[in-house]
Amino acid sequence: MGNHHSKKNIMIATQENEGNQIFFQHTMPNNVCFGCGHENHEGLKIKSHWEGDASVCVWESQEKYNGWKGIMNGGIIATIIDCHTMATATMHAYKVEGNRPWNSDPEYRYATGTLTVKYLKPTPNDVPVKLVARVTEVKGRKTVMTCELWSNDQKTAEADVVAIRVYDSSQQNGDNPFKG
Ligand SMILES: CCCCCCCC(=O)SCCNC(=O)CCNC(=O)[C@H](O)C(C)(C)COP(=O)(O)OP(=O)(O)OC[C@H]1O[C@@H](n2cnc3c(N)ncnc32)[C@H](O)[C@@H]1OP(=O)(O)O
Repeated sequence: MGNHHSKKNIMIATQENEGNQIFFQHTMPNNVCFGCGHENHEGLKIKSHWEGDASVCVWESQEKYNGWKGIMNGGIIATIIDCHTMATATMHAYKVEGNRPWNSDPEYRYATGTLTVKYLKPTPNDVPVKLVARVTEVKGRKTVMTCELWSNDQKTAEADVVAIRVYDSSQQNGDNPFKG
């Protein structure tokens, strides 16, 4: 990803930044993920950023993501939590290494190991939701996080998440299914 092509994409992505806000996903070229890939035009296109030690994502749903009428679908909730926390684990890894840029070497990639969601209240599907994630532990290849989902001023879900570093360009030998 640190090639000429991806640097061009990063420049394009930077132009998408709103005001001075730098969103994690806008620094991730070639990301085709359903939840967070800005190159997946059928996807949810979440955007995450740091607010101090917490990472925050504000996301506006659509009617097609209903569960019961007017209530956000639980799988969609899990998806946005999944993607927001994987992006958080990724950016946290670069942050603790001197806040080095995402496109510097080595490149790290993370995948969801465990995602446990507790649905506390129905989440209205017609107002924006806010996700707030925090890294609670980094141990070896594991990043452990909590994530809250807020609708208006009500917490409607909370999750415990474990991300695993599944790719490290400095350690890479042979094929890696997460490098595609
Ligand atoms: C920017 C982000 C963009 C994209 C975000 C997309 C997010 C996704 O949807 S990723 C797709 C969904 N997830 C997957 O496909 C993952 C499938 N699972 C796997 O590939 C493997 O089970 C994998 C890589 C997670 C772990 O396997 P492996 O590398 O062999 O782990 P292993 O060496 O046994 O364990 C390493 C550590 O992780 C822990 N661990 C392993 N698996 C898990 C797990 N599933 N949950 C929690 N912890 C785990 C182990 O306990 C160990 O911890 P410790 O060092 O403390 O003993």
